[in-house]
Amino acid sequence: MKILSSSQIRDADKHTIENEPIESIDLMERASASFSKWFIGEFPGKCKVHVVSGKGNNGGDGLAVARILKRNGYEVKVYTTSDEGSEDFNINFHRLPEGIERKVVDDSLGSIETGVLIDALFGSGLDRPIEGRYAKIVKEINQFAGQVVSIDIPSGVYADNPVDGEHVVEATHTVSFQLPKLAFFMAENEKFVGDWHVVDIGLDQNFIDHTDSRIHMVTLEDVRSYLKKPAKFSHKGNMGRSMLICGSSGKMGACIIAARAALRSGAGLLTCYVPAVGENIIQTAVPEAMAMVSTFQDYHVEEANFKGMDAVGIGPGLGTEDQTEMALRKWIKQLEVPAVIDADGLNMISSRPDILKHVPEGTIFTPHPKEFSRLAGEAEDSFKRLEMAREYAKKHKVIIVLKGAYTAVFDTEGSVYFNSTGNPGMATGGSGDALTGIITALLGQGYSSKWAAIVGVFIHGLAGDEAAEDLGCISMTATDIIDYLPDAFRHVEMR
Ligand SMILES: NC(=O)C1=CN([C@@H]2O[C@H](COP(=O)(O)OP(=O)(O)OC[C@H]3O[C@@H](n4cnc5c(N)ncnc54)[C@H](O)[C@@H]3O)[C@@H](O)[C@H]2O)[C@H](O)CC1
Ligand SMILES: [K+]
Repeated sequence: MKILSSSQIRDADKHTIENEPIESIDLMERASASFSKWFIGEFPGKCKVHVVSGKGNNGGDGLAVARILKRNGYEVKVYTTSDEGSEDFNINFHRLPEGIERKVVDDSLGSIETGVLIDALFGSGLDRPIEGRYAKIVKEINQFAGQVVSIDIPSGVYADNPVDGEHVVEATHTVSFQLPKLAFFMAENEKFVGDWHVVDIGLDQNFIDHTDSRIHMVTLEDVRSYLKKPAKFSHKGNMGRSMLICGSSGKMGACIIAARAALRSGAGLLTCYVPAVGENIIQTAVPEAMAMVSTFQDYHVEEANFKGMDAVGIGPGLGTEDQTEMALRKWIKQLEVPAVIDADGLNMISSRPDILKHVPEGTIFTPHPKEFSRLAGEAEDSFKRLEMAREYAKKHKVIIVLKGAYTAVFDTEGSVYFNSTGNPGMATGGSGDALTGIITALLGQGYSSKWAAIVGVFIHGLAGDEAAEDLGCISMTATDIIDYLPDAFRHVEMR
C-alpha cells in the first residue's frame, strides 16, 4: 500500500472531485460517513460525544460527523472555534440539526466530564505550531479523562514532517482518510497518534496507483503475492544451502536462535560455522543443522569457505574481537552469494568503515536505530533518520532493514517499505537473531534481497503477533517467535 504526502492526497482529492465527478461537500459527507461508521463500530453504546471543530475542512468533517452520530442516537455536543470557516465548514455548520448542543468557544471548552471527544480542530491543513487560544484548547483536550478520537490526524501533527510545537493532541485513536500518513510510522508520534485506523473515502484508486511514491506499507496481500510455494518436486538441495556465521564463547544462544529460525523458514540445508566452543552446543541444540567448526576455541578468527552456498547470514553472537573483525573482512571480500549482516557484524563495520567498499551490492544490513547511528551518524528525529537510511542504502547499494516498532526496509533505489506486523513484546533478546535466520533462509530459497528482507520482516512480526496473542507481550521470548513461525507462514499461505 502506498503512502502519499499531504499534497499528493490533496491532488487525489481534487482529481476525484473533478473526475468522478463529485461535489467537494459530498466528498466530505462520504468521508464523514466512513469515519462515523468506524466510530459506531468502536463505540456501540450510545455515549455522549463532544466534537471539537476548527474552521477548516477538518472542522467541517467534525460537524458532519456530529450530525451523523446524532442521527444514530448519540447525544452530541459541538464546540467550534468560530461560527464561520471554509466553504464546506459553513455548509455543515448550517446543516447542524436541532437537538445538538453547540457552543462557539474562545480558549476554553468548559468542563467536560464523560463521553468520547472527537478532535476535528486541525487536519492536514496545519501549517504552523498551535499557539494562543488553540493551545489552551489542546491542553484541555489532553486533560480530558475519556477517550479522544482524532479525525484524519491528531491536531498538531504534520503528515510529512516532525511535530514543531508543544501543543499537540494526544489521541487514543486516529482515523485517517484513505491511506495512512507517514507521521504514523515515527516513534516520537506514537503518543499523539495512539492506535491508528484507515477508512476508505473513495478517492480515485487509479489516480493513487499512478501517483509516484517511494514510501509503502507492506500488507498481508503484498507478502502473499511474493511468498514462494515449495514446488511438488522440491528437495532439500533446492530449498537452499544456507550458512550462518555466528557464535562466540558465551554467545552461542544467538546462533541457536538464528539457526532454528532459519530451519522454520524453509532452509533446505543449513550449516552453522562456529568457533570450537560452539560445536557440541549447536549440534545438540539444533540437530538439523550441520556444523562447520573453526580451530580457534572462543571466537572466530579464520576465513570461511562459502563454496556451494546459496546464502550467508553473518553476525549473531560473533562478538567484536579484533581477530574476528579481521575474519569478517575476509568473509566479506569473498562473498559471492547474497548475504545478511547483523548485530556484531554491523558494529565491526561501523568501527572500520573501509570494509564497506567490499560489501557486495544488495547485501542486507539489519541495524536497530542505535546500530544505524553507529553506521551512519546520529539523526535528530525519525524523519531525518528515514532520509539518512534512504541515502545510505542508495549510496552503498545495500538493503537496510531499520528495526523498530515499524521496521522499515530501504532498497537501493530509494524506496522504503514499512512493516505492519509486530508488537512491543518482540523487543526482547534474540529477536534480531531470529530475523537474521529467517532472512538467510529466504535468501537461500532464491528471494531477491529486497523481498527476502520485506517478507522476512513481515513473517517475523506476524509470528510475534501470533505468539503475543497466546502468551502476552510480557512473557514472550525469541524462542516463542520461532515456535510461531509455522502459524505465520500458514497464515500468509492461506487464501
Ligand atoms: N482527501 C481527503 O483526505 C479529504 C480531506 N478532508 C478533510 O480536510 C482536511 C484538511 O482541510 P483543510 O481545510 O485543508 O485544513 P484544516 O482543517 O487542517 O485547517 C486549515 C485551517 O486552519 C488554519 N491553520 C493551520 N494551522 C494553524 C495553526 N497552527 N493555528 C491556527 N490556525 C491554523 C489554516 O490557515 C486554515 O484556515 C483533512 O485533514 C480532512 O480532515 C475532506 O473533508 C474530505 C476529503
Ligand atoms: K484532527
